[in-house]
Amino acid sequence: MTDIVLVASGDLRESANLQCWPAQAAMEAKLTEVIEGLGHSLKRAHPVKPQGHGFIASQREGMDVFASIDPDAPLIVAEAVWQYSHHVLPGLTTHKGPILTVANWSGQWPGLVGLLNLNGSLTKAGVPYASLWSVDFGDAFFLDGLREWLETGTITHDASHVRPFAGTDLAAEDRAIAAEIAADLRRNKTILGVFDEGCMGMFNAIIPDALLMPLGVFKERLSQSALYHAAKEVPEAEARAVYDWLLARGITFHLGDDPETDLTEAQVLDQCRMYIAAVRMADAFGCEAIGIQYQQGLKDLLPASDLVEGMLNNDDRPDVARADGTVIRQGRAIVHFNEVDECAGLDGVLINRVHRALGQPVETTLHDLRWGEAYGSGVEEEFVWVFEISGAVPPAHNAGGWAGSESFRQPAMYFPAGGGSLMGIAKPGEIVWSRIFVEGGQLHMDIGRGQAVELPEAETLRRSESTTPEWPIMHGVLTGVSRDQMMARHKANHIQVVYATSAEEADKAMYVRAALAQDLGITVSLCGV
Ligand SMILES: C[C@H](O)[C@@H](O)[C@@H](O)C(=O)CO
Repeated sequence: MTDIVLVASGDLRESANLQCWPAQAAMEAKLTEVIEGLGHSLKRAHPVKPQGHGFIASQREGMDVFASIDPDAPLIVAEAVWQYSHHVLPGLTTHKGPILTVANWSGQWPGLVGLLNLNGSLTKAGVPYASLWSVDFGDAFFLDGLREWLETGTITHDASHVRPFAGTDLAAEDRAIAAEIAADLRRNKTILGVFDEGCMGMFNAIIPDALLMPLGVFKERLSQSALYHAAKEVPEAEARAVYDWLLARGITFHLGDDPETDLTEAQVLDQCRMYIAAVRMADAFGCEAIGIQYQQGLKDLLPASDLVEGMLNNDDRPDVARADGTVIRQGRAIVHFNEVDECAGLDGVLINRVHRALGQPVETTLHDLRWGEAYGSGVEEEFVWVFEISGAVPPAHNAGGWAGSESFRQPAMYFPAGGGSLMGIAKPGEIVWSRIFVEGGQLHMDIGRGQAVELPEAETLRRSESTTPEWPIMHGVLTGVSRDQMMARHKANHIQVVYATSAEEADKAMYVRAALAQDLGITVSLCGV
């Protein structure tokens, strides 16, 4: 019999920890039952607190919990919710026993997203770990993996879908496009504007400056306080002009009267102010892309920045003028990397430049790998992911564009000051997906192909309601990558997606970006293609 220690990392927001605790408790009960059924024991290293949840809710608390854990014990980090990796990362960096990260395969809360963030953070930190996920912890995949972990301290997952990018799949003219962009970046250099580095404990999302410098990419460290001040300075008339533009494009705002629970016009106007301020700051500091941290710091001062982020990433967006009346980057998206995920920011810049050069749509976004299920039957069955970021996508991704987009109040447990999302159902089409990540002190890129598919309305609704209905959804099918291959390989909670106008154009855009990344010194892997 093996005595296994369990820890559970949670949100920093008490409201989320309280609301999500029942799902975590149910998962832990099931996991304990299964492990005991195999003749082992699973014991929590920290108690359920009197206020009604059993999550580690800060970095300091996590350090104290780990100080009391036998460093050689086998340890499971169990996650049914969105969690802040830095709560447990310090303890895990010095833990000597085998580490297993586990999540329940459920869309209810972003537990799978939390697991993937922790895995990406452990990978960047160079901490060995194994990982598993399961609907009910009784399936062969989970049990076989668990037995392997108990016997060897590791789990070998199938990575046969991954191959190094050899750089030979490109026509000379496409290689030249990549080379030209790489040379321009190195010569002229570019800036990622980072509004408060480090969002929600996402250690994996921070790229050390020294890794960016050889690419010609530098960070401008900006403050959300400055953004708050600049937003508050924007006169109501300017905010209203943006709001009117949005209404004229046909987006539906689901407004109500109670700011505690409803989206109000005042919240939307503040978001319009923030949009204007963000564009002006990007311009003033010469940032090619910006990322707003937003979940902590800003959430208590202003409505969520989601609507702003979706607008920024769209070529068709409201004009913003400088003091001299000239319009800033008119009709061109300003790449925004949600949650200041710098890996997504770097990728967003590469996407924007490659797709602009190829005459392909530039609108790009990250999504959470939130959940997914097989859809269809017999030979028609395929695994369809729920890609769902926590608030906004560029409206060009939504079926119906601006007119097919809706804005709902962000859930109160995460966003006390409200703010509208930029929600929609992703239009069907060919996509390139990718992820830049840090491993072994180096930059890596995984890149592959897929489709955003259309599902019947009832199935879309079921998926939306099984997750967070206020947030935008893409029904994602990944070419040549199974669910478990993706989960085992992916080193982040986020996946970057961009459309192309045909399968051929998407293939070409994928290869040009792979070549660009390789030219810049990033190790590129083709996944499933
Ligand atoms: C609102 C939540 O904290 C979400 O932001 C979270 O689940 C994520 O999106 C993580 O990428």
